[in-house]
Amino acid sequence: MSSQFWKPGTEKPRLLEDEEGGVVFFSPSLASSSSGYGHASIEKQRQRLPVYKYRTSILYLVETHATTIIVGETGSGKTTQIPQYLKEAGWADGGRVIACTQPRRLAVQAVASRVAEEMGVKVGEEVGYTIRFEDVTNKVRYLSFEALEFYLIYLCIVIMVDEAHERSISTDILLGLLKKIQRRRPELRLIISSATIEGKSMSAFFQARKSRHQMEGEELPRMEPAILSVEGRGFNVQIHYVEEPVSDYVQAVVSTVMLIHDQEPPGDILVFLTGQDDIDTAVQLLTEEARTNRKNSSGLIILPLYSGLPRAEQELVFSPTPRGKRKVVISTNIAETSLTLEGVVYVVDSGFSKQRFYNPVSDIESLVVAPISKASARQRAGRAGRVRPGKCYRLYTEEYFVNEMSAEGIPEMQRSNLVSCVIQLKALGIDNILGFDWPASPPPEAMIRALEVLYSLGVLDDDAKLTSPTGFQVAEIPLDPMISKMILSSSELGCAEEILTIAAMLSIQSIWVSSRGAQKELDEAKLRFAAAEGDHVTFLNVYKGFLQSGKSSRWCHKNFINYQSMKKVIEIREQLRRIAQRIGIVLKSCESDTQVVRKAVTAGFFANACRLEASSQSGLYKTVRGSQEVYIHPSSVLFRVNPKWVVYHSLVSTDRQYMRNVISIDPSWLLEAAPHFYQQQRLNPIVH
Ligand SMILES: Nc1ncnc2c1ncn2[C@@H]1O[C@H](COP(=O)(O)OP(=O)(O)OP(=O)(O)O)[C@@H](O)[C@H]1O
Repeated sequence: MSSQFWKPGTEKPRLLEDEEGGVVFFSPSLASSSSGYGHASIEKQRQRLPVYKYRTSILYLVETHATTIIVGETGSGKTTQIPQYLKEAGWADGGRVIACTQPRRLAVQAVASRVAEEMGVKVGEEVGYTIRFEDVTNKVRYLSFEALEFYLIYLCIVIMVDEAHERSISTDILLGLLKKIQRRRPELRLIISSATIEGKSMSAFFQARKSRHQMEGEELPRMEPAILSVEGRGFNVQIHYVEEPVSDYVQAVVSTVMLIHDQEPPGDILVFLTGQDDIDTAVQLLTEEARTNRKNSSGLIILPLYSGLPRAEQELVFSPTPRGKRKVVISTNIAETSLTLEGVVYVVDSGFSKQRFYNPVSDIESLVVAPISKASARQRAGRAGRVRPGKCYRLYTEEYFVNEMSAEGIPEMQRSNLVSCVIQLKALGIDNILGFDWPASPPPEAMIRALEVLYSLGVLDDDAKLTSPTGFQVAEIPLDPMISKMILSSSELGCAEEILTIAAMLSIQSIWVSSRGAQKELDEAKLRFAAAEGDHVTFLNVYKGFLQSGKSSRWCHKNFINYQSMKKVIEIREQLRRIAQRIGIVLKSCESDTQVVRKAVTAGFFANACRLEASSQSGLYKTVRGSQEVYIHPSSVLFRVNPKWVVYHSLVSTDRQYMRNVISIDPSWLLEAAPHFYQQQRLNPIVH
């Protein structure tokens, strides 16, 4: 494996909408610090955690085994304590680093602050963290996979992969990579930790390998993994189920929160919903309810939490709740693991989350609201009972939980489009992707589809290697390769300023406020910005209006635009602009030439082209490649307009497959953009 284009010192942040994680670094200078544990009470708290009893065993196993798998209940202290034990035992001496990876950004920051507090140091001094786009430590670089490789090979002595049960694509890539690296660096210790992981299957994965030939006199750890089960848990969490299934979980969340507020003693409430749309709706309904209804409801502080919120807004959830008030945090599963929100006593679990599903046969990936697994339900409940006993209200029946809920989710790798994953591996110099050792193999059809798309995008060459410069540039942009390709094309087409705005807008789930009860007003507001060409050009109108208003929240409110989303768009756009400059994109504006903007969008998203069925009055489209039936989503400005040819950004599945963020195109652009992908005869019947 080689880092073909990464040089230490070059930042290469990654940015995706879903919460991809980072690493908590314990810097080499830790070794000299022992003054930290000033607070006796914190020290006592640490000793009360179940994992404390296992301190010696953990240190022994890590010393003697290359890989240690640690399974322990949520709240038992794995994340915050194990890296500290290792540091105290001298693993960070001599310039070495102990790293702990988390699947979610929010948890990385929170855990680093907590550990710094426990050690009596500041974040960035001895405990650091690094996530895409952010480097608070000033000592640690942004952590892309390339950077990770650098750290793995040269600096880290122990890597702890936390929450391994989540099986995100990043975790699976990391596990495969670590296994590979360990073969070359057998002194590197791995800790795989999780609340629910099937220890045996993970052990089998790490067991099945050839160990390196041992040099004479060299002391190496045992290669077969050790498994340790940490017994005991944090505080008790009482579980409540509904008696009958609920029909509207947003409404059920609102009633449950109000019930807790009316009847239960003080304590904050953490609610799990699925995404920005239903969270915004719940916030709105609760705010109204609190305003109009209850005697006692003035004390509620209602806070949304999802990845599209600006950082400052996200951090509000960690601020202490004022006396006499009750905080209600309404979150996606971004708060599901590793997070301790100190005031939270009650958890309300809707039982759903938004999940990606990909069908390699139809080549359709959609975000679907789907039931969570038992493992997730336990993690959610575990957010109560961290610092005192708590209660969890599950908005599904006990019978459903016991008999129908799946034990664990399907690894993301097996239900996703693998385009981004393939490019990450290629950028790491892993050429034989089909032979890569995954903890769970992805479907071969999905892999082939991904290679095909990347080839058509001009990112991979005939030998499936990254092309130069396109492939390397696309890999440098931390977004879906289709968006990256759109950005690259905009450079040639002279519309990069516009396309960067569009790319930032597409990174946000929605820039509109939730419509519940005000659909007509929302539609009217949209009409003020609507562009006949489609949603992408409409985004440009909104962005322009927002800038002209002086980035005003009142302007947003008046126009049904989500102010927080717009602030995030500005943040992301700025980050993308820096990257674009670095990789040599010509930052030009096309002013109002929307044709070039549409061409640039097509250059990235040609694979998502659809045509209107000639005979269809009903708005039925078919995807050009797979002939799948799709419709324009009602939230699109092109809903009911139904242009003949469109490309879409994403699909959502409800009763039908709906295209979100749609733009009208000329079919001849498809051939221009991807001659290999679209053969002329496929388009001919409709090209007039
Ligand atoms: N910010 C914090 N404030 C107060 N207590 C905290 C904080 N962070 C952690 N703790 C305490 O430390 C305990 C252990 O947390 P830790 O994250 O290490 O557990 P874990 O076993 O890794 O759980 P999980 O699987 O949920 O990540 C918590 O239950 C809580 O009591």
